Amino acid sequence: MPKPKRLPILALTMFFIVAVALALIALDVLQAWNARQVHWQAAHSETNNFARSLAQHASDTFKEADTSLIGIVERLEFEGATPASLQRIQKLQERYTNHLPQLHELLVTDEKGRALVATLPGTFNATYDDREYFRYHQTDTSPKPHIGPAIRSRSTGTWVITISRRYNHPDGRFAGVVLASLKMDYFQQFYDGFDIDRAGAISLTLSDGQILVRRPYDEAAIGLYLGNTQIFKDLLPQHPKGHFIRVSPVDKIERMYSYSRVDNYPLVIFAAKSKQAIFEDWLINTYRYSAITAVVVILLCLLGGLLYREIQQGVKTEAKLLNTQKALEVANRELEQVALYDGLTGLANRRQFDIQLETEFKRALRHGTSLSLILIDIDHFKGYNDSYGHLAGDECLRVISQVIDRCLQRPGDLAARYGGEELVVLLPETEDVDAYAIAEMLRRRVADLNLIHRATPCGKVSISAGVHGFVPVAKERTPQDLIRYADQALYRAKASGRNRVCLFREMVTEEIRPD
Ligand SMILES: Nc1nc2c(ncn2[C@@H]2O[C@H](COP(=O)(O)OP(=O)(O)OP(=O)(O)O)[C@@H](O)[C@H]2O)c(=O)[nH]1
Repeated sequence: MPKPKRLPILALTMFFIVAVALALIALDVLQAWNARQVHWQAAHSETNNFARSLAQHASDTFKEADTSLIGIVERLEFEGATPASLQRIQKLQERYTNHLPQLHELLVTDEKGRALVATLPGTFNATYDDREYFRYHQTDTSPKPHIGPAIRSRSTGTWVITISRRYNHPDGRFAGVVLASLKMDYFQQFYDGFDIDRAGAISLTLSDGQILVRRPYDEAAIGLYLGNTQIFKDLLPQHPKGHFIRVSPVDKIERMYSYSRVDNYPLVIFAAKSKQAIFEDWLINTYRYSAITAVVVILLCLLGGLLYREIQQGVKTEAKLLNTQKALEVANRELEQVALYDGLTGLANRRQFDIQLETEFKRALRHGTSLSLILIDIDHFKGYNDSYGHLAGDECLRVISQVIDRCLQRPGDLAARYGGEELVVLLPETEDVDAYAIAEMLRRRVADLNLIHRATPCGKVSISAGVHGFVPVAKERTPQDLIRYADQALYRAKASGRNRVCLFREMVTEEIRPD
């Protein structure tokens, strides 16, 4: 019986479980990676939008203040700094400061830096010739506005950002400065109102890299110079808008920055989200999904392990069953041997012979063929036992049986132990004369063994045989007729002196004389 092919099933089961587990893990990793990309993109466009709208806000805020400066410069250059003109400008400035919430102060100085018009009380006639913006306009003849670094207001002590313009005498000489100072608080509050993450940052800097305003507020960061960083040296000169990731030199937090130059003014705005905040949600979701995947994979492995053990158990059980089946087959064969074969001679036993006789008789009846039988008896066997012992008698019986069995050529022929020292040979499809010839051959073969037998006249073991055969005719002949007439022929052979074969034919027994 072929061995059952269970091993590939076990290997396939293992392969399937491992493949499904790996696929689940791979899907989880892929999903996590995609989600990370989505978070990254979302953060990028969010900071980008922040930077754009903040740049617009900065541009509008400075433009409003600058527009008022343009008007004042126009008046001063057209009318000159006459008392009447300065009075009108004073009124105009007060209207501006009331109207524009970002304005801290509007100021006009003469060419010495003395305040001619000021909106804050106590600043009139104060001197501003030491201020950066005054010195800038003293030397720079450009009519463009100038935005200076963040400074503390002399009158209020608060942080302000200045935007200033130079105005000239009719001959083009420097006549003084018109200045608007913007409240840093205004920007600070605006930036604080943005819904950016806790560690997010917004900075408004000058184009040269000096910080003007920063969220989160840190006084130490005001005026910090970043002009020597790669962003200001390489990135900004080439790209007015963009993004980058870097660790902040101010608070050492890693962020994703989007930046944008402010239209018309030498300003740059930066909006940033911290990397930690960008990936906070993603990390939480990834941990959740990974935990679920881990549970599923563990369950799968457990179930797979159980399935594997079940199959393994099945294989073992099947192997046991196979062994049991084999043992049963062996036992059955032994039983069959015991049931159908004679233990001493190894020939078919009487039971098998009876079955076979019945079968062959019916077959001969059906086909109209002849069936013959030889009944054999060892001569003077009692004497042999008496002379040489029963064991030697057994051995003699075994040897003669083997000789007879070997002489039979055709598959249907059957040699059996009929009982005691009597043997029988059944020969299907064999005429009685042919059976006779076979019996005679058997007799000769036994004689040729030359087994010593002192108690016989010829001095060696011999056999006598009775033969009978016929073509069975329904209801006229029975299987027992074959035995009966063969026995009669045997009786005749014994009676005639043994060591011979007699054929029983048509009620006449023919006798063949021995050599
Ligand atoms: N050793 C041995 N002897 C057996 C066996 N079966 C029968 N015998 C003996 O065979 C002998 C048969 O003897 P008898 O039937 O008296 O006849 P015989 O001595 O053979 O003499 P004839 O048949 O007349 O030639 C008996 O002594 C049986 O005990 C057997 O299986 N083994």
